[in-house]
Amino acid sequence: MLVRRCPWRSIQLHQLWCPRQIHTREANHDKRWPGWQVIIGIEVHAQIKSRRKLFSESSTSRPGEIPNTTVSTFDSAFPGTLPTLNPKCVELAVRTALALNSKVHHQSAFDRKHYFYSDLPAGYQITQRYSPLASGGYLKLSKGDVSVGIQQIQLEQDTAKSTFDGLRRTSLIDLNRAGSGLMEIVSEPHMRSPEEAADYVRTLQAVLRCVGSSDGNMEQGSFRCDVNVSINKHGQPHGTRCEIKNLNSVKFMMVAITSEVFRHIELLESGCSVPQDTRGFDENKAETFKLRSKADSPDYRYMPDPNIPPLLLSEEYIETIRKTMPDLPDTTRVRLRNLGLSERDTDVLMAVDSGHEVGFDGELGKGAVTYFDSLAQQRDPRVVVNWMTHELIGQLTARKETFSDNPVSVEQLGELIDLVQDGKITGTSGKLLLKHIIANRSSLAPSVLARELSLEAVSEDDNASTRAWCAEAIEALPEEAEAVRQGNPRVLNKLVGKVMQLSRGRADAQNARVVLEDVLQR
Ligand SMILES: Nc1ncnc2c1ncn2[C@@H]1O[C@H](COP(=O)(O)OP(=O)(O)OP(=O)(O)O)[C@@H](O)[C@H]1O
Ligand SMILES: [Mg+2]
Ligand SMILES: [Mg+2]
Repeated sequence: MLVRRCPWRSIQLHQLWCPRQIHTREANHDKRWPGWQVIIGIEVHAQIKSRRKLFSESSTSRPGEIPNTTVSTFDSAFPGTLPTLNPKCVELAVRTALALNSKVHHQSAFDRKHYFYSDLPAGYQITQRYSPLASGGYLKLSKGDVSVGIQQIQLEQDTAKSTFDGLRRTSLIDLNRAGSGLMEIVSEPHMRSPEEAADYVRTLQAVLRCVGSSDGNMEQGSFRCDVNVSINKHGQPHGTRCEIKNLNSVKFMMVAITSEVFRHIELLESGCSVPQDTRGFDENKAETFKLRSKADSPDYRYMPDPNIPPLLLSEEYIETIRKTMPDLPDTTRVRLRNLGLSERDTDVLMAVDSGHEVGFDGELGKGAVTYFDSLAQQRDPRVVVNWMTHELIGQLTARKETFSDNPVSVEQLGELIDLVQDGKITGTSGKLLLKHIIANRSSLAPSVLARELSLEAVSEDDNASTRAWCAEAIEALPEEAEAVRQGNPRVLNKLVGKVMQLSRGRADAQNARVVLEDVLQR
């Protein structure tokens, strides 16, 4: 299959490769629009998480960076400057392609796409529309048995940012983003509902984060979606697509698709046809609006970039990257379930993992799953996940912190779990200790801290302390003590709680219960 034939290229640059027929679902009938089939294809522009830009030595900028401070002469289109391709961007795009089961081409090439806008200093964007880095492939969605085909994955430059200052009636240009590396990931029109489109975006985000190629953050603009929507009657050919540009959240994307479907239905049912538009989305009105029609679409005057040679990737290079690929979310999920983790715990761990900050240039291994794996190597996985999801993540969430902020090292939590498991501190003391480490950003070993904070458990044979706390508890709660004496055992829990409070968690609850029963039933 020739991916795209470019008018100016006489030779066929793509390998002949036919993806298997992926989309084999039965036509599904959606109650929201009976009789109609909805077709959705998504173009994703994902910022490549590299320290440097695509064709220059300049650093990529971070959110909040002072405008126009991370700009090379090349990225500001200074005459006479030349591009040098950043190999890290290539590597991360290849990782992405392999994760999406795409065919990475041994030869790809760069084109210039011309248009004039203030955020494009050179007057053209360097892209790979006609001879992309990879083509074909698929992404298996998390729900149902659906795979969405991938058309192609291409490298391209990001633009600068322009903002309009209404008060001064001036446009402000920030070139920090100009020339950063993007991957355009173009899907086949295989999605059939707003929910499937959302699933595709979320699954793709998780895959990009997992292989370390992008933050995949829609709100911050490192993952931008153009969504193509068309409708047709079941069994009829596909309708005319409209493209909705620059959607910046999954929720808004679903609303935009839904409103677009109803707009098409209204047009077709009133006997009109759907014109092929490029549209924007008004979040307040929850509807799309026309930006331009197909007829007005610019002639991009594509031409090969004369300053960049074809990108040649050997089979060995591709294989080397394949060997360093991490497990993808699908595989990880199965592995975690096989370790005996519940579906809920697996979901929590993976959600937290996919939300962690991606390192630059493909640095891997800082997420919740890697953290869990290091701990579970020598411990019961279910005990570890319990401490991670209920205590560590729970306490971080209560402090409005994310897993990326986690100050507790693997060694610290490991020792803490061992101390509790070995009965050296009680579970309650363990939780207190964890709270202390998080709040004070302490790097001390839990055993040292337990001593410093007098949290070491009172051993079973050190019954004197427990007996003293029990006596104190009975004195503090005379009515409850009397109730137990009268044969109401349920009230005993309250007394045990009091002992735990008085001992600041150091007493062993089981031991305290035995002592209390003994004292009260005498
Ligand atoms: N009938 C259709 N209904 C919905 N989506 C469609 C339909 N036909 C094609 N698509 C989708 O439209 C998208 C086309 O993207 P592509 O990048 O190839 O071209 P483009 O939108 O014309 O160009 P540009 O990159 O300049 O926006 C693909 O995701 C494809 O799956
Ligand atoms: Mg496109
Ligand atoms: Mg498009």
